[in-house]
Amino acid sequence: MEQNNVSFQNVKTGEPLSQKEIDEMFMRRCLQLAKNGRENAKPNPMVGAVIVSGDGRIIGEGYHVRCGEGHAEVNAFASVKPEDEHLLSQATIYVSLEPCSHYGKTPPCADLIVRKGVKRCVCGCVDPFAKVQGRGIRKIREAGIEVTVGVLEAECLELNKRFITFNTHQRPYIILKWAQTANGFLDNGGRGMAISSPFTKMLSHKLRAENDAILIGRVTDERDHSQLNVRDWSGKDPMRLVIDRHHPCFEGLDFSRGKTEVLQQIMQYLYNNKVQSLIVEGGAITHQAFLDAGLWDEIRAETLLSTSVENSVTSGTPAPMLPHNVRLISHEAYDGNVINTYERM
Ligand SMILES: NC(=O)C1=CN([C@@H]2O[C@H](COP(=O)(O)OP(=O)(O)OC[C@H]3O[C@@H](n4cnc5c(N)ncnc54)[C@H](OP(=O)(O)O)[C@@H]3O)[C@@H](O)[C@H]2O)C=CC1
Ligand SMILES: Nc1c(N[C@@H]2O[C@H](COP(=O)(O)O)[C@@H](O)[C@H]2O)[nH]c(=O)[nH]c1=O
Ligand SMILES: [Zn+2]
Repeated sequence: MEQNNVSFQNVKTGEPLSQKEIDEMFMRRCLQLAKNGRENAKPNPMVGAVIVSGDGRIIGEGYHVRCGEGHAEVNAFASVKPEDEHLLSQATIYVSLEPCSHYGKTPPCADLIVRKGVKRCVCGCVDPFAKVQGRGIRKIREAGIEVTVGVLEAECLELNKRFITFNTHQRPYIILKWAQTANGFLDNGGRGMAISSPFTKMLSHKLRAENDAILIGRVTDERDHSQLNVRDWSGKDPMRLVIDRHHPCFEGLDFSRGKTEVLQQIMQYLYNNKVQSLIVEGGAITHQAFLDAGLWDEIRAETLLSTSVENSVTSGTPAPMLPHNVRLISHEAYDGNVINTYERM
């Protein structure tokens, strides 16, 4: 369990770090590396790996750069210098996600770890992907390598929340997003209005670029002719979906059994098409259907804090009520607008 002959100190107190603190320090480095895959690893998860010698020196590092290419562990082992190879038998490999155990586009990393013969393997979190789900950890343990799971687990899960939700719940990660006046309207007397500022509109387009699909209800589409594209940021436009019984967004969508059933069919369609994340942009009826079905992971509510707007907008489509089981995770202020982001408690 102990790193051989190694002692790290807390920079402030001078106290020696516990093994847990040492593990967290190297896992934090894995997370830093993993984030470099943000643009190109998709639809694969972002993963970072660090190899630490028995005397506490990083002798290898890597991350999953691009889908179809080497995984983090492969790149980390490849970076070990020939003169350090003999240190592997006493080394620990840290990986932010459980090493894979299956033949995908590349061979199993669990086999590579066993072959390299390290002493210990520390994983941030279990991979919920159906072909892995603990099999990588088991394979490594059965080869006699000590395995620790769950170091900085919350951070590791958060980094790949889209991939994790998709594989755990067989549906995309769902963000409900709306903008409202301070007195709680989504529009002005049923007519679409610009509630966002140019800056927060740009942030919405950034959010669109970061997610795979975007969905609105029929009334919003009819009134606003929503483009739902990424024109104020750079990146790919998300898949555009409108819930409209007269123009179903895919063949076979059955509207005969109520709103929740419609959403369940859409979730199945998105899962089948490997859509890992979805922004729901409203309107109120559409948001309410997702809330009623419990189909949401995050809510981003923007509020325009203007009394003159409040005085002039006295009727319209009421903004959805926040459900009771939310936790505020971020509060950002931009000019006269605030964006509150909530996650499920
Ligand atoms: N400020 C903001 O952030 C936003 C404001 N808006 C504003 O909101 C207003 C529209 O909102 P609202 O009136 O609530 O309407 P919606 O845009 O939510 O559309 C509702 C309609 O979509 C269809 N629909 C939605 N969900 C389902 C489901 N699960 N199953 C079956 N059908 C479904 C139904 O169509 P049908 O009736 O045919 O059955 C339903 O009546 C617009 O004025 C728009 O400008 C809209 C989005 C964001
Ligand atoms: N008015 C309003 C929003 N409205 C949402 O954005 C859609 C328009 O997208 P686009 O056609 O691409 O500009 C519109 O139909 C509705 O879903 N959103 C916001 O963040 N802030 C706003 O002030
Ligand atoms: Zn792998």
